[in-house]
Amino acid sequence: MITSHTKEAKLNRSFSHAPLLTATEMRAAEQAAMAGGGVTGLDLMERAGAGVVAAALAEWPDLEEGAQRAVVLCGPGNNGGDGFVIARLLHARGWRVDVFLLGDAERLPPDARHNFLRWQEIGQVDPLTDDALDRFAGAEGVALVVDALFGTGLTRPFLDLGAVRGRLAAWQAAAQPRIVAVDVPSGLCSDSGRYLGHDDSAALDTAIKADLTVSFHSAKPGHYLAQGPEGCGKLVVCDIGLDRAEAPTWLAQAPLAGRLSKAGPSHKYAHGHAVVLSGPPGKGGAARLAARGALRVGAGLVTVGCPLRAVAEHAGRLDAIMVHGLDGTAGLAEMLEDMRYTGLCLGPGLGLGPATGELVRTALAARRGTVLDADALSRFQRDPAVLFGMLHEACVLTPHMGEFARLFPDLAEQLRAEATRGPAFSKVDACRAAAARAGCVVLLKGRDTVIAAPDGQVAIHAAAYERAAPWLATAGAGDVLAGMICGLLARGVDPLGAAVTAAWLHVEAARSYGPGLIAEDLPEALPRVFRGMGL
Ligand SMILES: NC(=O)C1=CN([C@@H]2O[C@H](COP(=O)(O)OP(=O)(O)OC[C@H]3O[C@@H](n4cnc5c(N)ncnc54)[C@H](O)[C@@H]3O)[C@@H](O)[C@H]2O)[C@@H](O)CC1
Ligand SMILES: Nc1ncnc2c1ncn2[C@@H]1O[C@H](COP(=O)(O)OP(=O)(O)O)[C@@H](O)[C@H]1O
Ligand SMILES: [K+]
Repeated sequence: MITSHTKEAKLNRSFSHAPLLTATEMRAAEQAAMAGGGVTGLDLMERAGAGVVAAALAEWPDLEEGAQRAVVLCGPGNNGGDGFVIARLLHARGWRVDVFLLGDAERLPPDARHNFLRWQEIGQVDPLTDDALDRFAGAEGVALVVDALFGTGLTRPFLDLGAVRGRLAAWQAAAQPRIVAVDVPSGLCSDSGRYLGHDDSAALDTAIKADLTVSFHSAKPGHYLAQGPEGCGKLVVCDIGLDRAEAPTWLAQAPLAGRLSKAGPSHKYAHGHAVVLSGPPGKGGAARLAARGALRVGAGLVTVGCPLRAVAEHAGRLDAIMVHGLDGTAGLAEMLEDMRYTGLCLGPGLGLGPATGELVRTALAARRGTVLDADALSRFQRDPAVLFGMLHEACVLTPHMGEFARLFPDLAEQLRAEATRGPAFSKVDACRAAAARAGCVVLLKGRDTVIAAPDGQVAIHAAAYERAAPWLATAGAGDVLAGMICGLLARGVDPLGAAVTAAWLHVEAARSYGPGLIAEDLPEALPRVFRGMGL
């Protein structure tokens, strides 16, 4: 019996989400719409181009003033086709527009070629050569550069990117044109957020970095993963009239308040009892942080379970949180005979010794909603299969990248390897494979936190764009997150919902506190977050 699933069932499955489409899924959505007969590829390209122009003018209202000058860089595929539409629409507004093409006009796909020919009735198209770029680098009065070189069709490294980017950088310094990227900044893989052929750590030194990126129909995973947010600058998604997409990957958004409410006649046990296990004396801070997270997220009761010799330390530091001295695994097994304990958290500060492995075994045998973090994961580095054999579907693993590499070394290696082909292996691919292997929810931490369920559902929770929270990179923040997930599991939220909800609340708490945040502040910021949600 999985008790965490039986309580507060009303909380389950109530988070909102927006689908994120891979290049293949986007192509399928487009094909389906065209097969339905209601729309043609040319219609979609026209809407896409119009969407970019509208978004750029909305972003920079000063561009509405008088005739401006733009440079449009078009690539060899349909992304380039969007570029020709944009050039035509800007020209129609009275702008002076210079258009460059990378590649052979004869080989443009049909819709792009159609728009190339329409543009040729208006103005010329120069090949995108170094010379041509040099003529424009530093050109006075260019207000807007449109990057329509590559979109979702990028299949191999865009090696000339450095040259284009270098000139754009010089140009930006001289004339400060705004760069608007069509769909994605060229060179960025829309599935993974990685710049193909560029060292992940330094990609942005050599890649096109937009001020604004305008995508179509739905955002793509690469807008949120890895280098995506820096590359895109700001993200706007414009509707091009396709039916609402469904996809197995989605962007985590605000949880619905109802799932977190304590409204209605209830008592503390109706909200579950979370247990956080602690390591030896002097190592209990991480467990106390997790426990505080579990309590503030609304678990009815929270207990720190600790070695007998650590009871005095915890008792001196805790009030609302109870302390339970445990005599090893036997003590834990005896404690968990009481079915009122509905959520468990093991890992923060637990230690890497054999006792941790035994505690994990005992905890998992009790089949409660269980978060395994930090040492409870690293302990199984030598033989992850032993851990996978014990996990059950009410578990959530919360590794950071280092811990992930200990349990899933092959997947971490694939992620570390240079991305040379598009679509590139992504953090979503890695986390989805990990969840399938573990048979439970895996939350892979980072600014681009990815949460995967064994059935293939994946949520990306990105602390990026307007939700950036760089102050979360602070010691102990992960311990609080593990505790918050445990608290939600204890309350009866399903594992995927608990992980997604906690990830969102965690970043929201950091944002509401702001600069100077330390881990202790995170649980204390939750009441303000809840109040803001109308709870
Ligand atoms: N799928 C859709 O529903 C829509 C797509 N649209 C646009 O179409 C784009 C996708 O078009 P495509 O699939 O034609 O792909 P792209 O225009 O992104 O590029 C594909 C072309 O570039 C070549 N290529 C890939 N990597 C290269 C490299 N490193 N160096 C040189 N050549 C390279 C490919 O062989 C292919 O010819 C989207 O990003 C979007 O801008 C829009 O028109 C709106 C609708
Ligand atoms: N730049 C960042 N922006 C937003 N969140 C971040 C950033 N860096 C780290 N985080 C988050 O901070 C937490 C750090 O957790 P972890 O690495 O386990 O550290 P610790 O073990 O010290 O608690 C994770 O939830 C992670 O997603
Ligand atoms: K582009």
